[in-house]
Amino acid sequence: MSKISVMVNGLPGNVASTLIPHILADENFSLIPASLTGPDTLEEQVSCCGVNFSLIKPADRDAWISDVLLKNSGLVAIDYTHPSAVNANAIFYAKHQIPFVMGTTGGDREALSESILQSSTCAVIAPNMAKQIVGFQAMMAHAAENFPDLFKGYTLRIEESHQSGKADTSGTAKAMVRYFNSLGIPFNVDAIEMERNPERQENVWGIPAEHISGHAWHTYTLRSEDGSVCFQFTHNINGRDVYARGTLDAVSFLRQKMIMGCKGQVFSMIDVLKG
Ligand SMILES: NC(=O)C1=CN([C@@H]2O[C@H](COP(=O)(O)OP(=O)(O)OC[C@H]3O[C@@H](n4cnc5c(N)ncnc54)[C@H](OP(=O)(O)O)[C@@H]3O)[C@@H](O)[C@H]2O)C=CC1
Ligand SMILES: O=C(O)C1=N[C@H](C(=O)O)C[C@H](O)C1
Repeated sequence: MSKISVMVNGLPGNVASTLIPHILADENFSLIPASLTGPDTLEEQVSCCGVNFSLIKPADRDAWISDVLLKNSGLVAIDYTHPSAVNANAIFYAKHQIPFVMGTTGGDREALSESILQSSTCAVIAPNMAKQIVGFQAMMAHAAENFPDLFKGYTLRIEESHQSGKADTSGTAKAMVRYFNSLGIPFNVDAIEMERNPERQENVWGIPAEHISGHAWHTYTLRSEDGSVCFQFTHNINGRDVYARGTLDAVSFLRQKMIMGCKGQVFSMIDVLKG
């Protein structure tokens, strides 16, 4: 099968940069040496793993993309940009019929799905591409569907810690809230406790110093009314490499769906894992 052309958007950001060596090392993909970037990015180019990437600002991208699409049929976009860019980027991909993997969190998630449903393209949208976490989400989805109100009367505490530059509350934690709600616990995403203080992350949480600038630690604690029962679910990720494999699986999944003629469909990472 021919290689899948991939465009990684969000360079020179952290996750986009982490993905580059994984894509270059995988013979199933060919990488476009350009990336959609933010309006305030000063550089016009960035070098990553020996490749020079042109950085394309929002104002220039409509004029730029037609030539890319002519030369790269079957192009799939990967988006790890900024919560403020999610909806405009989705509209851009939909307008140019580019299937995309949306790893970026935040924005208006309903409008995000809507922009695909009304388009001729498809997307995989998920706040977490780490396949083992997606598997855990699938277990939670199963419990939520089959055992409604299993934890009725329990209290829930959700704590998450990420690097201080993270712009929003964890999208993964927000997605988990829905499952806990179905399991009988009224909980609002506003009650998620965020840690962004590097000093506390190292000294109170015990996050290794080398990962203070890139980590995702989550703990969900459930306690029964009388305090006699406690459940705790924890997933702690250091660095960002774990997101690469899931992202590339999502790209391959999406390419297959497009070859099969799918249009206007939104897939989750649980779909990718099952596929
Ligand atoms: N789904 C998943 O598994 C995961 C999701 N994420 C999510 O991915 C996103 C990116 O995270 P991270 O790499 O750490 O963030 P960074 O802030 O390091 O990088 C974001 C990059 O996007 C650029 N950008 C800003 N606006 C636009 C735009 N309109 N179009 C294109 N690029 C733009 C920024 O440029 P500038 O700095 O100039 O503004 C920056 O280079 C976050 O939402 C995060 O939560 C992270 C890890 C895993
Ligand atoms: O910004 C991050 O780093 C991460 N963002 C995602 C989220 O908001 O849940 C996934 C993971 O937690 C890392």
